[in-house]
Amino acid sequence: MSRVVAENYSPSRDSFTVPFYTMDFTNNHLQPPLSASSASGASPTLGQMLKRVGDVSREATGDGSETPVHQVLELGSTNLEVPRSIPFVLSFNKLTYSVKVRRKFKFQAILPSRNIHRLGPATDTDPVGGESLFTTTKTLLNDISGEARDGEILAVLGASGSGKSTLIDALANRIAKGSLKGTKTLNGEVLESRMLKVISAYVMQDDLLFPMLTVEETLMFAAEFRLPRSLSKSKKRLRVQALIEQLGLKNAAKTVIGDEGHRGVSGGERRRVSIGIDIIHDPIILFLDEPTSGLDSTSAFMVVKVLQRIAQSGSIVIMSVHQPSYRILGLLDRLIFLSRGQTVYSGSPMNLPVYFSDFGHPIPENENRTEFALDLIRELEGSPGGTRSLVEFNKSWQDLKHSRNGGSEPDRGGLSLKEAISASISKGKLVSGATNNDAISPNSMVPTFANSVLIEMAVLSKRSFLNSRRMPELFGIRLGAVMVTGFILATMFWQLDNSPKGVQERLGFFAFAMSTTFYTCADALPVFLQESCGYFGILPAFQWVLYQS
Ligand SMILES: Nc1ncnc2c1ncn2[C@@H]1O[C@H](COP(=O)(O)OP(=O)(O)OP(=O)(O)O)[C@@H](O)[C@H]1O
Repeated sequence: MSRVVAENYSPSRDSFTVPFYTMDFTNNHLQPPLSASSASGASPTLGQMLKRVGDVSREATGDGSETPVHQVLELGSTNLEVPRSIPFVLSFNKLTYSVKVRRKFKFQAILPSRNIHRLGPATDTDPVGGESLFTTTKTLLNDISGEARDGEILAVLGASGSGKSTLIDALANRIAKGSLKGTKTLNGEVLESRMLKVISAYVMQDDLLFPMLTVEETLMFAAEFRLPRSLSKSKKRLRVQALIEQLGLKNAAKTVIGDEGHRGVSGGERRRVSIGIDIIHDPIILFLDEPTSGLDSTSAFMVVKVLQRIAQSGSIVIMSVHQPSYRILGLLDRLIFLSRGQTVYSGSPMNLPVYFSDFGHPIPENENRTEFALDLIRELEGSPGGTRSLVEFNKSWQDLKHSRNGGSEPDRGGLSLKEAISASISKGKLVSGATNNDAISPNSMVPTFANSVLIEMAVLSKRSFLNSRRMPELFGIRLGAVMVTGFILATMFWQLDNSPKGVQERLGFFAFAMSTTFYTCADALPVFLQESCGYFGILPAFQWVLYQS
């Protein structure tokens, strides 16, 4: 373990222990190139900074290998001051997302007295700008603004259909380009989709895991898939161990994931493994769509506790949640309540009582605040005026809050976005970005993929075969299906002559059909390729060419 002693800095303030990777940020390493670029007046690109981080990391180890593990380092006197926590502020302003939906048509009586009917739109509204007689515009998100910071969890709440997932998707850039209006910035700089892709991760609602792999194996495959090849296996293993610790999965590390037919980890542990797969590279921003859905309250609490830990390691965590328990509410830092795509509350959980009290609906003592809020929102939604009054009240409340704060910008420690990301990488974030210099395209600002497609396919195939090997019954069923399919495909152009050439060709086709189809069972190719290669593409073409010759 190396310790770089620095001048002018007290260890208590400026030294930090990081969970996985760390590097030295002293004059000797990072400062000269940065000052050189600042001297020339041009700020370095993120790609350059990432590369420098990688270079310095290798220097630090002295053996050309990647970043040292578990070092305690102290910061030297440098122009680029790195605060203990690197501040990241994700702001979104006036996000609006609309989709065109088909109008419903039904027979309407236009002259009931004479019983004359015509086919017309189910609603009486006339088409407005951009709409046609057949389509109407549905606004899924309407003017949503907010802020999320590193170290904190921002939770999006609301009834089913209120737009929670849509907002998470909008923030995570998972909505078709051009259809989302409004701005998203990270540390005041517009967040480009390429950049967001690299620094963020998205955890879906469903857990798609291989049932016969253990927790440790699952995470190890994720490490092999998402972390660069240049990172040694032992360091990947260390990363997995650190993650298992962080996810609270130590006791379940050697347990298989399991499914209906095989006993495995609990639902909560399963969800934490899913999260682990997506955060293996330690992203700066983590999006989660209902990570607690389907879990009992204790498991849900443990999942959110893990998310709090992830946030505290310097990430921004943004998640949707249906109805958090009192204990979970205590772990959340910011809330956005949605109703039909509009914000009806935005602020800290602590302010909920005073907010609803000012609105004229004080929360009774000993009542779950979120339950009360959601019930009230539901009630208002059913009333003639809807939630308009609450939406308006929220707007004036936000304005008041803003004017009280003097509209001050958050303190970002004087770091630009690139500097903040670079410094964050040096503290162990974005493992793949920090260590895979090959992945940094000189023309781009951000790295692309950690590994080549071939490596990715090799890892996926290995994982699939390991899983199949442990499920012999499933393997047998698949093999039987493959043999039948292979036989049918191979005899598509059956010739009745039994010449040696004919038999040889048929055997060849049979083998080819089997191997191709079997490969489709390996789940190593995207579904489209599996189908087209296995059944509709290569095989008939190959057969046709051979029979023509
Ligand atoms: N592409 C689309 N076209 C039309 N309507 C859509 C589309 N996508 C979503 N919606 C509608 O937008 C609304 C919000 O959907 P969303 O999935 O964000 O809700 P939610 O709050 O996450 O609900 P849940 O808690 O049930 O997951 C729903 O009424 C949904 O039917």
